[in-house]
Amino acid sequence: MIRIKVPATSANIGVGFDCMGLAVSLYSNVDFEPSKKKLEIYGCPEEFRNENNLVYKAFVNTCDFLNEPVPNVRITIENNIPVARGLGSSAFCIVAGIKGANDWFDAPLSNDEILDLATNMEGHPDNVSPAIYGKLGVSFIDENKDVQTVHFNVNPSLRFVTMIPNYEVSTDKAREILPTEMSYSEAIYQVGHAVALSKAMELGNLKLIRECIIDKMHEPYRSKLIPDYENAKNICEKANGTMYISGSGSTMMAIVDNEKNAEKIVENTKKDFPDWKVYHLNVDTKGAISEVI
Ligand SMILES: Nc1ncnc2c1ncn2[C@@H]1O[C@H](COP(=O)(O)OP(=O)(O)OP(=O)(O)O)[C@@H](O)[C@H]1O
Ligand SMILES: N[C@@H](CCO)C(=O)O
Repeated sequence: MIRIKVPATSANIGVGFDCMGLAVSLYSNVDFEPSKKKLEIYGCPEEFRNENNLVYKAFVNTCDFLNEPVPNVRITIENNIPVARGLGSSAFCIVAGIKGANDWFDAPLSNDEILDLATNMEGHPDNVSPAIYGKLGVSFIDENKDVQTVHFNVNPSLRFVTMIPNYEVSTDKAREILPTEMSYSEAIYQVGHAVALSKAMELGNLKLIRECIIDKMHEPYRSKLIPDYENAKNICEKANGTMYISGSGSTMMAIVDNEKNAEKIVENTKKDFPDWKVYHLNVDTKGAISEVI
């Protein structure tokens, strides 16, 4: 049996809209085994137990790309990444499906090829790059339509707390509400802040992170789609932390530089929002891992 373990990913990190993403220590697994039936899927909601399942679609796309016949397969999903909350559940499915098929045929694809295939399916590389490589990824699609990606280490002193509301924000809606143009001065602001943020995360300099992370491209518009945004921000700031909207939301990700303040955020969020899921996480440094069991 092939088991693929994939980390949750948090795109944008404030100022890195559609190009930055972070892998965090919350994991989902998918097992792939031979089956007597064309397709068996276990461990996910009924609505996903069919040929439109994103893990299976990525598996089939990869078999096609490799010019291999699609084998009969039993797929068992153990998903700990909440769906449509801005923590890369779709990137998890796509990366797991591609790596599952790649390992089935003795791993002819490199991680860079897996990244190209995954970006093609997801539409943007900001989640799939850290899902494959771990760490903080900065990515773009070049003129030849290939994905270029670089990775930054994140200082281990930094702690991350996911504040996951009990409501979704639709990615489509969160994109529709954005303006279509920005000025030169705003572009200069974003570039400077995003580059400095990558270094500040590497250094673990929370004071600089607080300055760099303040976004002007999407958060001012998207925060209005999250009714509890200001309350969550207050909880983070009281614990000396900062916060950004993870992916297109609704999850908000707090950053602090010690365990005590991370636990303070966990405690206060659970007290004010008992129905939310709150996890104290680190950065994942390995990305998706394959095991043959
Ligand atoms: N366990 C699962 N089995 C099958 N499909 C899944 C599963 N989990 C997620 N998906 C697919 O991923 C889609 C959610 O993707 P979407 O991009 O809306 O959210 P997300 O990836 O969680 O958030 P973001 O991209 O903002 O981080 C679901 O509609 C479904 O198609
Ligand atoms: N970068 C994407 C992530 C969500 O898929 C966005 O913010 O819309």
